[in-house]
Amino acid sequence: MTLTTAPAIELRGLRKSFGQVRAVDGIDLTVGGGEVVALLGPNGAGKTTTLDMLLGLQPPDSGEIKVLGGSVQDAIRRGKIGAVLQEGELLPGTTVRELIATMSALQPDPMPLDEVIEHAELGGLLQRKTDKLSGGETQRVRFALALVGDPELLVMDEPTAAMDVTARRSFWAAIRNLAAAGRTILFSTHYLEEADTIADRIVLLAAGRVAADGPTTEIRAVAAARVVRFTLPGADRDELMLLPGADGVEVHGAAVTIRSADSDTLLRAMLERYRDARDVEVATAPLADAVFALTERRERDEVAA
Ligand SMILES: Nc1ncnc2c1ncn2[C@@H]1O[C@H](COP(=O)(O)OP(=O)(O)OP(=O)(O)O)[C@@H](O)[C@H]1O
Repeated sequence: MTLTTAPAIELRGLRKSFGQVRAVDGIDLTVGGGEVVALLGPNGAGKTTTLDMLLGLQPPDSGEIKVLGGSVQDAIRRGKIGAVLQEGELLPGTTVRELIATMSALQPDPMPLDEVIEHAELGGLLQRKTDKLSGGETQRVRFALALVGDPELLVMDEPTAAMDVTARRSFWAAIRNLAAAGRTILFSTHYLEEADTIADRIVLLAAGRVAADGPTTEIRAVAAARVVRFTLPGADRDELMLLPGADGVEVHGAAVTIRSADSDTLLRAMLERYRDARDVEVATAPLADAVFALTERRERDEVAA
């Protein structure tokens, strides 16, 4: 595998609407060679639409796409890009081995078949007919098909969706090995934990835009925000908002919910200040809340600028 020096992915001003829905609303993204990047976001954030456009499966309404310094069609022709998509039937009536071997024979510079089989852990499935596979097994065959061209760039849309815990673990181990050889990996997921385990960088999408983009450790700190709930008679939202570490406050009667990226500081200050607070509970905020908080913060910053 010869590595290209140009960025693996360059997206500029990418937009796509379906009727009134702005699925992708101005995405700029550069992924350097060798990076492992997670595209994280709740349902409907625009992850699949972005990846489909990147792979040339849907035309953007506007914007530019470059893959490995050229067009995606060229990268596909040269076997430089491998994709694992959520949908798409495997050729029925063939065995897994026949399918992988046939697709491999079409590649200009294929990955040796035994390597493909090892990465995708297909050893026990080679004689199986493709229409007799479970969801997780089908996903492993899709993964193998993405590897046959010995790609420099792997793009995967929720690759572990149908896999059980053991299959997920070996899948991510294979991805780590592939990344160690300098390949670039971009995958979408709903799960912060998946992004956290495998990616160097997280791009958080919300409502078709990039809500945050940075090293995994940095995004995790924000996305793994906590919610602190308690009961406080006579709670005053504006006053609670002044507590150190409070990112957002909701008050319903005496029931208070505070979102915080630094719940330790918040809790200390809150208990110090409000001696009559009770039923205190700390929980991990759902990802959707974190995305919402980041979007709110960005909008506040934009207004302030
Ligand atoms: N072909 C289509 N026709 C109409 N609306 C679409 C189409 N494809 C996507 N959308 C809409 O565009 C928005 C973004 O969808 P997209 O599938 O890209 O999100 P996603 O982040 O991949 O979501 P999920 O995590 O649920 O797969 C959603 O509101 C979706 O309903």
